[in-house]
Amino acid sequence: MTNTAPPNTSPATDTVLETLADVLKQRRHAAPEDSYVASLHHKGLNKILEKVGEEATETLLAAKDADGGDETKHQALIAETADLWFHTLVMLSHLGMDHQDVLDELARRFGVSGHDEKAAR
Ligand SMILES: N=c1c2ncn([C@@H]3O[C@H](COP(=O)(O)OP(=O)(O)OP(=O)(O)O)[C@@H](O)[C@H]3O)c2ncn1[C@@H]1O[C@H](COP(=O)(O)O)[C@@H](O)[C@H]1O
Repeated sequence: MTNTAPPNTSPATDTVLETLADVLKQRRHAAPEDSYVASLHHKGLNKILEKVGEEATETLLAAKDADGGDETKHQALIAETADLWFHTLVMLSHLGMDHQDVLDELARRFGVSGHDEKAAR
């Protein structure tokens, strides 16, 4: 039987995305009342996109607040950014993709200046 529970201890930071992707995938088949991620999958893409939009706005506001702010404001920005990343990962998972697709794209872009890429369009 597959263990669908998330690990009891935090995974090492270099394996967080991979471990989280596995949990998000497993949650597609979990009961919505038992799991926040399952409840998002159950409510569907529009609800997930609504959460991504909300978290993006909260991240922008926290970034404005963190500009010139203290450690507390910086921690608040980190927390909002984590919420945003998390919900975009749920979005990708809902559509059958994951963080690796994004990492592959970022890796592909290495060494290509944003200005050069834009000029070549
Ligand atoms: N990383 C996260 C994570 N980050 C944020 N959140 C949740 O995201 C939600 C969104 O925050 P909000 O302040 O917008 O919450 P809200 O106002 O209650 O949400 P709405 O009513 O507006 O939908 C909160 O309920 C947070 O707990 C997360 N929920 C889960 N995870 C990971 O996903 C795993 C599986 O979670 P479950 O599916 O709940 O078991 C967990 O073990 C974690 O590793």
